[in-house]
Amino acid sequence: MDQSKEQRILNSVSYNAVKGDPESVLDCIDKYCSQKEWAMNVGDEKGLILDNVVKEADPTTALELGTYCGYSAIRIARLLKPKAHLFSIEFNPEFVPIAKEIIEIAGLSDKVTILEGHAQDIIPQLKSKYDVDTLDFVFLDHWKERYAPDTILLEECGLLRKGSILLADNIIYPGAPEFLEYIRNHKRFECTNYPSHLEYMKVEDAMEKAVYLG
Ligand SMILES: Nc1ncnc2c1ncn2CCCCCNC(=O)c1cc(-c2ccc(F)cc2)cc(O)c1O
Ligand SMILES: [Mg+2]
Repeated sequence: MDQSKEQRILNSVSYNAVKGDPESVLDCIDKYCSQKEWAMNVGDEKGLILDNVVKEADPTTALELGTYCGYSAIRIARLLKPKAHLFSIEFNPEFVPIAKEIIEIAGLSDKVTILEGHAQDIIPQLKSKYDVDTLDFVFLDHWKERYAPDTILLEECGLLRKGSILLADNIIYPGAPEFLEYIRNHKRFECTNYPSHLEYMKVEDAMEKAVYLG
């Protein structure tokens, strides 16, 4: 059976990246996806915005919605302090083993737990099953129409605390209009917009940061 694009990305990382070096894994994926096959990684330009917000949050516990091949999980995990941890939720069973392998090659398996399933099913289990208290940082990069309901779910499950930072990808393209409407009109969030471009393209995109005011 033909290999999937995601398997070809893993092959490229496995062949070209330096084992245990997250930067070389990121560079390899960015090179492959800008020169060979486009893929929906957050990419190098929006990745820098992600880096800066993760540094600002300096999270002990972080959550990512939408793992895909693990590119943004590596961007986040490589910046985490000792003992800090990233939970990443992915529902597509084909992507989970590929992301695990790519994160292993980056040497970050100890800092990342990939949870397979829909965000709306796993978020309510984070406290009881995964011993999470509250989340310091959340990266939203899954189905765009799930950004708003899953943000509401995070709040309802008591997973947000005063100062929790959310960062959402694809605010312009593919777009997350319901999320934008919700988060900007909700008084308990302080929002900042970061204009950028769609990964590996000249198409406009943006990220939105929302700080939970408690
Ligand atoms: N745990 C969970 N719960 C619910 N859904 C879950 C999930 N885990 C995964 N999914 C399902 C997410 C599917 C991928 C989401 N991301 C996207 O759909 C996405 C698409 C583009 C794009 C841009 C231009 C184009 F021409 C085409 C596509 C770019 C991006 O940066 C994107 O993040
Ligand atoms: Mg995205």
